[in-house]
Amino acid sequence: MTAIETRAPILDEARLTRGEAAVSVRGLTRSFGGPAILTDLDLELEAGSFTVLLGRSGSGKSTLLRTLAGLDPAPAGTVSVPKERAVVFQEPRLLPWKRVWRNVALGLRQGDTRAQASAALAELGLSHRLDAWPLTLSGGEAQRVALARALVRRPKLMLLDEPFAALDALTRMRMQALVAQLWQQHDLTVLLVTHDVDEALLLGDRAVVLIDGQIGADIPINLDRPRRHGDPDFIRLRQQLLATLGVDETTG
Ligand SMILES: Nc1ncnc2c1ncn2[C@@H]1O[C@H](COP(=O)(O)OP(=O)(O)OP(=O)(O)O)[C@@H](O)[C@H]1O
Repeated sequence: MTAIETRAPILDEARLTRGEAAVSVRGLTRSFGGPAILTDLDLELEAGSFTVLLGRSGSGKSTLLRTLAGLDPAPAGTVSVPKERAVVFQEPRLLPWKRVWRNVALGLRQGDTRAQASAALAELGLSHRLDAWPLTLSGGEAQRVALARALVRRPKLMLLDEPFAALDALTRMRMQALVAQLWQQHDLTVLLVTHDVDEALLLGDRAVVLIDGQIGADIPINLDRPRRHGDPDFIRLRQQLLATLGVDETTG
């Protein structure tokens, strides 16, 4: 196979059920002129799962996520993803000349788009900001608007590229809880790119680590929810993940 097929065969026809593959990547290779960033990579994500994607800076996490989003077609491999997918980036990427609800409603075609945007914003605790201008929002509020804009499309697959990285610690914790809640309530399949091992262990049920262009480690996170930092199993997995990433805790 030389050309990428971003296709959604069986996946679009029926509601995904747990256990089915929501995402299937086979033989994905991507380079930007130089050596390949992703090399013959295979990955499946189970419907309803929450996978965290880790790896050193430059290992290709965003490249993989952008490929799944359909934003960066790769020259080799096949990628099956549901058509109903949404992406949230580190920056909220709101249009400053449109009010909050219009940003959320972007791309909606049918029905009462203000009502749909309003319902999504209410879920994110932002009913009072419906008519606000993006520039008047705090960083956390803006990122919640970005989440509402993703949610309003009723995605099956939610792709999150370090969505909390620019937020302060307290806001980040609130956002993590919010995303965990959305994942459970909407039966989403989530792929979250993060540098933060604690965030990975708080949210994911599987950690996938990119090393040398491939899945270098695939670690199940079998911890009860809600997760606790002090839990011995949490600490053990933390050490395992850090070691996989080549981080020596004693030197930071
Ligand atoms: N559009 C592009 N053009 C050229 N090179 C690119 C492009 N996008 C990514 N790269 C290169 O591909 C490699 C992987 O980038 P990518 O952003 O996927 O890594 P990452 O693991 O997400 O990194 P980080 O953790 O620092 O965000 C990097 O060396 C980057 O410079």
